[in-house]
Amino acid sequence: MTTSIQDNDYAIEVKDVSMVFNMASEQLNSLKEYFIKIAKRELFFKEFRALDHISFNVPKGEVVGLMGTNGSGKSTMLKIIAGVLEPTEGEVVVRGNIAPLIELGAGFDLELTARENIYLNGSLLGYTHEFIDQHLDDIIEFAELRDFMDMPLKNYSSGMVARIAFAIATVTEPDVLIVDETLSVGDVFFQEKCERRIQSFIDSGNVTVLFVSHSIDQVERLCKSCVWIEKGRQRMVGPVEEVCKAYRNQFN
Ligand SMILES: Nc1ncnc2c1ncn2[C@@H]1O[C@H](COP(=O)(O)OP(=O)(O)OP(=O)(O)O)[C@@H](O)[C@H]1O
Repeated sequence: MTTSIQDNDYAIEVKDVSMVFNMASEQLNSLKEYFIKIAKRELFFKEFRALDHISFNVPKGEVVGLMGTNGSGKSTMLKIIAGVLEPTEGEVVVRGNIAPLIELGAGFDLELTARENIYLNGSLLGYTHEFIDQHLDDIIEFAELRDFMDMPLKNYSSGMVARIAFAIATVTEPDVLIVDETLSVGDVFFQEKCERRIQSFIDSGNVTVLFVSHSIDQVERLCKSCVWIEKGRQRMVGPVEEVCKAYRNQFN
């Protein structure tokens, strides 16, 4: 019997996505200089193709690693999937609610306290005030920052911000969890704690996880399949063992 996969069995569909950034072709020292050049029509841009015709699908409940050397376009891809960036060409479909852990602190106001930020960031993730009231203790406990709740976030270390961000985004099971390397700023104990929570989502079979890691071991440990992007081009999509083997071989 042949089992066929329906389009809506995919939590994420990336269809022929390209991303072109316009970069000023010369170095400018101030915003004033920038506007003068624009007014005089002396500012020229060169195009930079950060992603070039990328296509892959992630079935619901699957855990997929995104790999590639520095500057390959992984974060750009995640931002497009999270809806933070609009692709230049192509289309992305995401089914379900999405918890994007990508740009640390993007949904935070550094002048506000951690407690206030939990409400602010929570509302961006679609949680009601009442829901956060009910789960505030879980969030604080997971982040292990009870004594720092009334301190402005600007006095937090990047690892402390990561703890709060992860605790909020994962207080309830999202349909799709997107994790960039934000967790790498956390200490090893917190990283292990996050990995255990991600693993529990994976075990539930309900959460689709897409994550970027430079650790091939971590990708092999957690993922079922893998997408390898190199300098904006799709190099390989397939079972994790095959892709990681090929990825390792490029360094030999
Ligand atoms: N807003 C932007 N404007 C111009 N160029 C950008 C912008 N964002 C990213 N880029 C460029 O796109 C390329 C891909 O960047 P991206 O951050 O997606 O790579 P990455 O694979 O996540 O890298 P790393 O592993 O180092 O985190 C880089 O060359 C980067 O300079």
